[in-house]
Amino acid sequence: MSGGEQKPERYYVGVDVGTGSVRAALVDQGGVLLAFADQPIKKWEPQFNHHEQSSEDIWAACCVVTKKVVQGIDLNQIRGLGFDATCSLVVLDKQFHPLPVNQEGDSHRNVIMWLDHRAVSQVNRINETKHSVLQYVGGVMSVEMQAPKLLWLKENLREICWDKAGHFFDLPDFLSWKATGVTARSLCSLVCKWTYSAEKGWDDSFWKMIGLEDFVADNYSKIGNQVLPPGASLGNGLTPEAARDLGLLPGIAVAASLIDAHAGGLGVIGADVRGHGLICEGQPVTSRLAVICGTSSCHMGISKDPIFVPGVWGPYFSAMVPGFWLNEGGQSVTGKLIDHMVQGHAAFPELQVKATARCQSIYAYLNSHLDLIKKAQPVGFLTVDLHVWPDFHGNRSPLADLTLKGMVTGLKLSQDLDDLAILYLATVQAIALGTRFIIEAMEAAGHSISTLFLCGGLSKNPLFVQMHADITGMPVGLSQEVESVLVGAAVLGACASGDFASVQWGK
Ligand SMILES: Nc1ncnc2c1ncn2[C@@H]1O[C@H](COP(=O)(O)OP(=O)(O)O)[C@@H](O)[C@H]1O
Ligand SMILES: O=C(CO)[C@H](O)[C@H](O)COP(=O)(O)O
Repeated sequence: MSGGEQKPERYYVGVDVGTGSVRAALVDQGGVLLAFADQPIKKWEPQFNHHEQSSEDIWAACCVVTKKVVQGIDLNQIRGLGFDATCSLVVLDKQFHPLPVNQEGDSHRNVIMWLDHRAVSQVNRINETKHSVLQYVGGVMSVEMQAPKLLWLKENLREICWDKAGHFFDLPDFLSWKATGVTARSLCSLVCKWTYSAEKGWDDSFWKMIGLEDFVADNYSKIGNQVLPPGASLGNGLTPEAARDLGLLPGIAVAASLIDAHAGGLGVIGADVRGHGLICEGQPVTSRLAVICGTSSCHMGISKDPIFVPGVWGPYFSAMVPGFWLNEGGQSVTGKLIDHMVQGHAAFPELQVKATARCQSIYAYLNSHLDLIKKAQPVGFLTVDLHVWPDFHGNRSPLADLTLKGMVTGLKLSQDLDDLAILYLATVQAIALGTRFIIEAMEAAGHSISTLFLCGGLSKNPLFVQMHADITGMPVGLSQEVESVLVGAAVLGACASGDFASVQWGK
């Protein structure tokens, strides 16, 4: 840095834990991403619909990526650290050691992943109670939320897990605890996935009614009785042990975390759109819908007053943008569905060979192949006879029906690369139609949406983005910074450091 009067640059680290990988970024005070690293994480599927991970493996991956992004930086200039993650359930005993979430008793696998659907019977019973907390999750609780998973553990792993458990964390809260030793939970996780109310706290009658009265009896110490807004500074910051693990200095500010979709939403929904001719320019931020699309997709819309949308979660107050109500629609698998359709096709090995030969990703290759075979017609004409119903992992929104299955109509005997490319296109179109279906439900309930903002892994796929624009009839904004979710995580660190007064950048 030149010039004696200039203040040294301040940096923030954001860590984002998705279903498939962990990413970290170094971000400067202007919100510009300066370094990025990613690392895959392990996944186990011991039975159909049982998906597990290891909190130790996830933490080790967080350490690898954080060390990479701060390489060559004066660590004294790093002011804050923020985490976001998918809402997997982490189980630890009273001494904070991992406990098994599986019949095999493998305590290394102590995380029930977000997309796990083991707790079907439990969620059906929870929904039959018609308890008033269900109003705030679109009327129907999802099998992916925490209450059914906790009940499953109590009913199925009483001795090896439930009776020994001391702490049940949402993954974002596990990460902030691991960094600081503070067990306070983020309001974002508890409100959106655990039935906590920002105004009224826990509802004893709900937990008693569903058979988890244990939490009431010990004043919710296992699931969180200290709750902080996202971005709040935790304890004394990074502990010496965590600092060593992450390659940072002890004591730097660590923020109460956010769910991944909410970090992405925060990263894009307030984008400065001046000069791009977008319809939302000069309009209230409530006319924007942030769509965070990775392994699954989340549709985040905000409003000044609470809006109840059947089959769409929320309204949640201040869970993403302070002072606004949030509704969250979602599709249970999207990126994973595209991967599943493409990788399961007979022509997949041929696709891999051809894409590698051209040094392209399989999706870049498929997109250019579709361009080739569509000839002079719009690409959509390729699928007039082939249709996909995308609910292979149930329908999260707006039907809120986990029993739904996927369908493909119009299959032929051919199994060549053209056939694979067209099936891929039909899958992308089906997902985009699912987004339209969610938007229609939100608008019918009172939202007024004019523009979509996409982020997450799938937003790097131009076909996916184009199909969303064509099928919804709305312009799609992409942030200049591709890794918007990570910017959202770094914003938390910036807020916790005290350099910014709010998670709304610039304030
Ligand atoms: N460059 C790309 N082109 C097309 N698809 C991509 C690209 N990058 C990631 N994806 C897709 O995005 C999905 C993963 O997104 P990501 O945001 O990394 O997920 P998660 O947060 O769940 O780990 C995968 O299904 C992958 O195929
Ligand atoms: O509940 C969520 C957001 O509210 C999940 O964390 C999100 O849907 C998972 O994202 P991904 O599967 O892409 O990692």
